Amino acid sequence: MEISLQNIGRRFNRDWIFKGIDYRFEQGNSYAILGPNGSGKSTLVQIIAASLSPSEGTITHQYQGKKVEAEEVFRLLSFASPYLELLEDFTLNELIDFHFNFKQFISGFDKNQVIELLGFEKYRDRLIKNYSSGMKQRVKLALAFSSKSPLLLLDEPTANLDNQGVDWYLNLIERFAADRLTIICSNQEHEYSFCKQQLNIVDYKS
Ligand SMILES: Nc1ncnc2c1ncn2[C@@H]1O[C@H](COP(=O)(O)OP(=O)(O)OP(=O)(O)O)[C@@H](O)[C@H]1O
Repeated sequence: MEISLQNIGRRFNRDWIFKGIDYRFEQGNSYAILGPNGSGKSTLVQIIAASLSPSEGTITHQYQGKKVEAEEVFRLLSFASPYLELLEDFTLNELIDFHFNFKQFISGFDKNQVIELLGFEKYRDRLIKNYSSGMKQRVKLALAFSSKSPLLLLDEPTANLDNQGVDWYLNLIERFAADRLTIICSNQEHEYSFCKQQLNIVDYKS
């Protein structure tokens, strides 16, 4: 998957959040979108996911050499964010079944392997609402990484994770991100230090 941004800007009412972003994201690479709180990282990720339009400029998505229309982009992406709510009245078992009604497993994976990846065999019948915040974040990451999608968008991937959880996340990156286009929104170095390409929103303030 390739994504091109040409002179992208976004404002809310009269306030420009960023302006003039020219950038190209390419499959097989990991990118970090950096900037302090409130700088516009999540806004840019929503534009990349085609769930929000830019106020100016053009964004183009391509997959296997073909243009992808904005309304089709969601089929090609996996997204994990601390702000994304899980369906809390489901057990883990039910949640995985539900999620994979809409997504395909990565090759060689099934429900049991997702649970094994999480190390949550003991908790598979526990309601998600009774999981801790760190456990919920692990579930979000496991669902995103084990779904077949060329585009992986991770907003603050280690939010609520302890040191062991951070190591677990870095292992997921090594195992499951290599062939994809991975974009990480962050202001914590340990979650993006492996990204060779870094886009700092602060460079695009008007
Ligand atoms: N729908 C909206 N209407 C008005 N302003 C908005 C809207 N969405 C975001 N903003 C503003 O845009 C700015 C950028 O917000 P955004 O959430 O993209 O920042 P961020 O870099 O992801 O922040 P954080 O690191 O705190 O998550 C903020 O000032 C925010 O208040």
